[in-house]
Amino acid sequence: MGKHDLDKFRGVIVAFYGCYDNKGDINPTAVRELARFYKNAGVKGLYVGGSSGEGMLQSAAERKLVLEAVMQEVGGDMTIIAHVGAPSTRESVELAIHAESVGADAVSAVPSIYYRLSPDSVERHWRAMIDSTSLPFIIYHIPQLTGFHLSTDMLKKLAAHENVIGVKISSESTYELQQFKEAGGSDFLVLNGPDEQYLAGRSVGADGGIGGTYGVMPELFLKLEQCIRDHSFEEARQWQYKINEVITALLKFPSLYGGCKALLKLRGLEIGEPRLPLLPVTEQNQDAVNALHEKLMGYIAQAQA
Ligand SMILES: CC(=O)N[C@H](C=O)[C@@H](O)[C@H](O)[C@H](O)CO
Ligand SMILES: CC(=O)C(=O)O
Repeated sequence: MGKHDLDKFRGVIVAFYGCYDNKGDINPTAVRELARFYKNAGVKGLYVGGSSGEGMLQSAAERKLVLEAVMQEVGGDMTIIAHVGAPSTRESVELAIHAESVGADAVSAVPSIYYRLSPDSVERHWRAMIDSTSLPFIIYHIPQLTGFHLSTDMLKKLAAHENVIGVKISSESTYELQQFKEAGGSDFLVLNGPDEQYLAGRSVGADGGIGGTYGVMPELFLKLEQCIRDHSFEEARQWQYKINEVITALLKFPSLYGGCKALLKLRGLEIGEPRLPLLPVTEQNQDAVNALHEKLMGYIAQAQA
């Protein structure tokens, strides 16, 4: 056993969405309502300020405000992972120190984006964040968005640091997931990224997952996770198929998060539109949103029957 409690990171961790008012400013009240919704649904943890949280589209001050509102509402009751990755190492470190000061359970970061960075550069970027706090650190590997491909060797090197407790892997390769699991060793968490492959990821060794579509259907991911824990493979597969029907429909909207927010609105949670350049849904999409909502409510009722 290392010095960190890894169990609190195992299971379904919802990637939290950006919450805005109708002017497009951060809406702390909506942040708190959304956090409470997930807590009441029985979700274990939240990943704040990542891709779904639109952290890359927000200022450091806004990101701090969001994390503070989350901590005030559910801190202590849920596992809170703060995504602190920003283009500059300096800002990422500032956000990591802030996350520790408000009581987050862990920090996590993508590599810096835009520049085609060398592995040495990315390693130094991550290590600056890792060394700036005593919190556990979760590497975020999402090469299709960042352009940086984490090697198994680099993962192994980073995992040797006692505060590096895991990796969230969003590449769509369960082989790579398994290789990371093996390279990280026994005290190292691998968290599944592609929501469409939750069952596949878990079956090759993922300890749980962090996902951008869990937030519209936490009930279904919790059900799927329960089936996996119960070794009910056939039933787990059926839930994964239902989840994938919803995801496939969501991916047809002008942006994934625009679709997610439109669905949540029909569940009574008003968190605004995604921030540009992420596109909102339009009038023309509303029939499809309504139909998807009906389908989803049916699945949720089944999951809870
Ligand atoms: C590329 C990407 O954004 N991956 C997310 C995080 O890993 C997933 O949660 C996806 O949003 C989800 O699987 C839908 O494709
Ligand atoms: C999808 C995810 O994990 C994120 O929003 O960062």
